[in-house]
Amino acid sequence: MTEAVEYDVVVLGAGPVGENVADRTRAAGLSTAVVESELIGGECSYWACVPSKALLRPALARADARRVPGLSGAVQGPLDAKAVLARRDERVGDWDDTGQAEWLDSIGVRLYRGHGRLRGPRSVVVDGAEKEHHLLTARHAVVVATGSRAVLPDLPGLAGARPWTSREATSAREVPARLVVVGGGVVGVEMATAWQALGSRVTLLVRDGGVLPRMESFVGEHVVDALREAGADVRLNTSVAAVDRPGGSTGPVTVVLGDGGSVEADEVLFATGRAPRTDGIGLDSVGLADGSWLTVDDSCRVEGTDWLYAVGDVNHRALLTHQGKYQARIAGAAIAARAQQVPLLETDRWGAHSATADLAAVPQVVFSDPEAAAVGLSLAEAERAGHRVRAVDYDLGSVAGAGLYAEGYRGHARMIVDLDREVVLGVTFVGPGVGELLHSATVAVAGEVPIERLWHAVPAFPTISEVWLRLLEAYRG
Ligand SMILES: Cc1cc2nc3c(=O)[nH]c(=O)nc-3n(C[C@H](O)[C@H](O)[C@H](O)COP(=O)(O)OP(=O)(O)OC[C@H]3O[C@@H](n4cnc5c(N)ncnc54)[C@H](O)[C@@H]3O)c2cc1C
Ligand SMILES: NC(=O)c1ccc[n+]([C@@H]2O[C@H](COP(=O)([O-])OP(=O)(O)OC[C@H]3O[C@@H](n4cnc5c(N)ncnc54)[C@H](O)[C@@H]3O)[C@@H](O)[C@H]2O)c1
Repeated sequence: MTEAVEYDVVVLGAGPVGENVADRTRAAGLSTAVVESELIGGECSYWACVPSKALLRPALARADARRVPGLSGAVQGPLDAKAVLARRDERVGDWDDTGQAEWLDSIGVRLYRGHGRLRGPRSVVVDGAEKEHHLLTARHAVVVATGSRAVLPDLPGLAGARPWTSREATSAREVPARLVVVGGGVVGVEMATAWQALGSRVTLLVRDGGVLPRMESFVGEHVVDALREAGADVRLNTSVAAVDRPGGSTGPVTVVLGDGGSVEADEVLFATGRAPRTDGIGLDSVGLADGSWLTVDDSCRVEGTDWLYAVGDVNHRALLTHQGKYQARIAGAAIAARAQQVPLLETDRWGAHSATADLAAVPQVVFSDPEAAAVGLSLAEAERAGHRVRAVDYDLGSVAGAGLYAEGYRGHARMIVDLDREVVLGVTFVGPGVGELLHSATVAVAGEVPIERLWHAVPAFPTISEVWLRLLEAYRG
């Protein structure tokens, strides 16, 4: 063990969130060390957001082009899977994080490569690759930003069947001829979309009655219809009982269904949720449960401590890169303010030290075909929270801009209005190209823009954004 080195702030995990915390605390003049056991940039850069979107972009661009007469004839052929995978590799920097390490260096953050774990309050041990160990102490804060990993269900035969998780699904070097995807959440839907477009025959097995259960139910209906039209075999209300790959790590795999049937494939992806990467990081040395999600206040400080923060996936507030990076900006500001002994932090709603948007305005785009995009509360969430609301619905296909965007455009929009305050609590869109529409809704929801002022926000003709006008007209009668 080397002699203890003291920093103002020690960050565990250099995913997008840990990087952003370090950036903020350095910008505030605090000495900062970051510990990373794999690649700087984390899951998002190498096995999640970036590679998945690189796989999906050609699928969505082709689907869009196929809906435009005069162009569709030119894009009827298959995708060039080799070229798509090569672009994916390029987008993830061939899983090399040299550039990211240089960036940390350029902002004056000290990087320790190795596994980090707490050893009592404000103390972190780094177990490095060459069996070296470093002891780091933090004057002001330790930030846990160790992210999450895929969860596999406890099913007979699964452990020996070399299943794919999101890591293999985003980094595979060949297109399996047949792919079974288990799970109708975001990963399941996006990966079913991508691999079906790349040439796999996809079977999507969904335990519940629909996909994307956290969004308004009309979203999943559009997405299932389109997946089926694209050739995927989508089976709802279908559970998996066992998995069998007789060849061990090679050869076909059989997925045994709850009703006794089975599906044979070349690979099986389990997209069945996430667990926090908080096991083996010494939480027990500070009185917390090993392997647990970490409960935090709105400044992202772990409840019951004055020095430990948990930011990003580990706090389970919103498992999204942009939301974790937002939390990083809030937590970084709170750490700096507390270090400077600012007497009163701005922890009130929408204050500089309160991640209020986590509760009221989380945006998400699902890059399925059609895209799904939502921010804020769904109708059910708003009603559960006790708001007096009205849902305003509009057929996106009736908007002039949508008709120009794609022949036979199919989509839907819903706006949830708080009837007492006359502000928008949530918006959901499903349809081709709606992902880029979402930020307008996020501004309206986070800004709590009164409906009467939104009336003056004129959407350009002929864009799909004119759906805003239609929703407002429908609301105002
Ligand atoms: C397939 C897929 C697609 C996704 N697509 C999107 C998307 O399009 N948009 C979006 O917003 N979100 C997306 N997400 C979610 C997004 O990936 C996560 O929300 C995001 O990566 C969380 O960032 P993080 O920094 O908290 O954790 P991570 O990105 O998981 O980073 C944590 C880092 O900590 C390191 N670490 C862990 N334990 C230790 C330790 N003990 N010592 C040192 N280092 C450690 C890890 O190696 C890792 O580098 C997707 C997720 C998946 C699985
Ligand atoms: N575009 C994006 O923003 C994007 C893309 C991918 C992932 N993500 C984030 O990553 C996180 C993880 O996504 P995910 O899809 O892995 O998890 P998820 O929790 O969103 O979905 C998992 C699904 O698997 C089902 N499931 C769980 N156990 C099962 C079992 N034994 N058999 C069958 N089904 C089972 C669940 O009912 C659920 O619908 C999400 O929170 C999501 O926000 C975001």
